[in-house]
Amino acid sequence: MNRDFDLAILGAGSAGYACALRAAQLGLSVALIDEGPLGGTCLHRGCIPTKAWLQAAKVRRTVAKASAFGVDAQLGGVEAGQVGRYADGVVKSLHKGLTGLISSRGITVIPERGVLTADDGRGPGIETGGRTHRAGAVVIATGASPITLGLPIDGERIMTSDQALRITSLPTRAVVLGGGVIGVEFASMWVDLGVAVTLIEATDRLLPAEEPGHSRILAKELAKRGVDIRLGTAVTGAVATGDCVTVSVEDGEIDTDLLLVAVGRRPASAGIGLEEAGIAIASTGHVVVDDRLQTSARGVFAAGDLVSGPQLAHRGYAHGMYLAELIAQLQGRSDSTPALPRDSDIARVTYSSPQVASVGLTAAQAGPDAEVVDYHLTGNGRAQILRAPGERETGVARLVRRAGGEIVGVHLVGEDVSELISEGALLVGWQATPEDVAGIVHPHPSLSESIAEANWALTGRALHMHS
Ligand SMILES: Cc1cc2nc3c(=O)[nH]c(=O)nc-3n(C[C@H](O)[C@H](O)[C@H](O)COP(=O)(O)OP(=O)(O)OC[C@H]3O[C@@H](n4cnc5c(N)ncnc54)[C@H](O)[C@@H]3O)c2cc1C
Ligand SMILES: NC(=O)c1ccc[n+]([C@@H]2O[C@H](COP(=O)([O-])OP(=O)(O)OC[C@H]3O[C@@H](n4cnc5c(N)ncnc54)[C@H](O)[C@@H]3O)[C@@H](O)[C@H]2O)c1
Repeated sequence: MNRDFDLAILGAGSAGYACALRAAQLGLSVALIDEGPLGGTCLHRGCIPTKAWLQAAKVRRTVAKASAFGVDAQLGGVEAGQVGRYADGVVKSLHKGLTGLISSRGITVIPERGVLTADDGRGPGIETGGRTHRAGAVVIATGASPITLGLPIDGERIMTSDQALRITSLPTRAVVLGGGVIGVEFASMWVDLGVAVTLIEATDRLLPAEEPGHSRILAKELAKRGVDIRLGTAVTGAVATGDCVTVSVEDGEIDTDLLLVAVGRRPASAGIGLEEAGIAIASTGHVVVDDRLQTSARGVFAAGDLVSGPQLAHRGYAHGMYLAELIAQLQGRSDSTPALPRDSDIARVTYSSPQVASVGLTAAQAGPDAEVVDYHLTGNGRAQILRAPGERETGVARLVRRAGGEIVGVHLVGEDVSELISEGALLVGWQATPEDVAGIVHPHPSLSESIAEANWALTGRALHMHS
């Protein structure tokens, strides 16, 4: 068959570039097509810059409470331009590393906008600038973009996270619309940088997908630092006039300097030739795929945020690597059959202060017979050391197991708990029982002991816990 590449990938974000790297490792010739910089949303407009801004916020929060630790420090202002330069520096360094890696694996990068072209008998293809690149298989990984609810985004006063990461001076007041992951991370970051934040969420709690008790702890801690949280409130409109934005909610108006719209992200499936190629798309914009991520067109696969499920970079990596291995197998380059990780085994983290991290089923999802244990980190030495004298909340580690069976959920809230959730992913992914792992010794003093303590409690051997 006359084709240009074994594999052509549209979109070089987490899913697309991971697919390219793994496919090249397996000996496939690969074209990686992106109109933007390699790395996509996560590297340039998502995970990495937000976490750098959150680190700057943590530095300021730490300095603000330095005297409680006996350290004399003066809290000054925040130079947003400098925070932005620090974040850009991290992005630039990772981008350079990624570009080098892609090049060293012999991947052909095509820096253009592309659209899918149907299989004409020579395999499916991607067209860029009037040229069609035919391939044995095509992976579509064009990601997602912010939902705006028809609000007049001007990038100056009314903005999405894309522009909010590029501001060079902090507003005095900000309204954050949406109490999901992006809204909570920005509210936490901005309040710690000295902004007066109002956080508006339509449902009755922040992070509606997480354990309700953990949402409450998060809301209490944000409120203590000054975030004005309005739950059960929907925004109906917003108008920017001069220096002010007027945000309309059901029962009145809020005047602010900046409105961040963070109400979800819609898959970028329109205008890239999918309908023309007969590929089924759900009303949500997600590309319909089977259990091997194949679309309704033979040889065309989809990955990452385009596919219904949690919109996470590490899920994109997992999709990309899986597809590279599957396509290598289908093309006779590999004997092993890859396994696609289940969405329920993928850990999620909200990097606010406190952090919320979880994997698997909540107690409610696990059903009435599930056994649930909450270990309060007040009994954990490391958590006590991290909190300043006078602060009360240390966090909670919740484990959920099927009655007498395996662990199906791990849910954490507290300072720095993101670093613990990979152990949760191991427990849930390997379907471990608390008895299987009760003998694993955790270092002291570490936050990780909270997971060991919760495991011991489930096996009737609670140590630092009142039972
Ligand atoms: C503010 C923010 C913070 C986030 N933080 C985290 C986090 O901490 N952890 C986490 O796991 N996830 C986080 N995410 C989510 C994460 O960024 C996404 O899940 C991830 O980037 C999805 O990867 P993807 O490959 O599916 O799509 P993307 O990374 O969006 O990549 C899609 C690529 O396709 C390209 N493209 C689209 N259409 C075309 C076309 N027609 N032609 C050529 N190229 C095209 C785009 O230029 C882009 O580079 C965050 C997202 C945001 C917005
Ligand atoms: N740390 C991370 O892993 C991370 C960080 C940022 C983003 N992300 C990914 O990006 C995706 C998008 O994030 P997001 O926060 O925009 O979406 P989200 O779906 O997590 O949250 C959106 C929130 O907005 C609320 N909402 C919707 N319409 C509203 C209205 N009119 N008024 C008030 N509230 C309204 C919803 O109830 C929901 O709680 C997430 O699904 C997440 O997977 C991940």
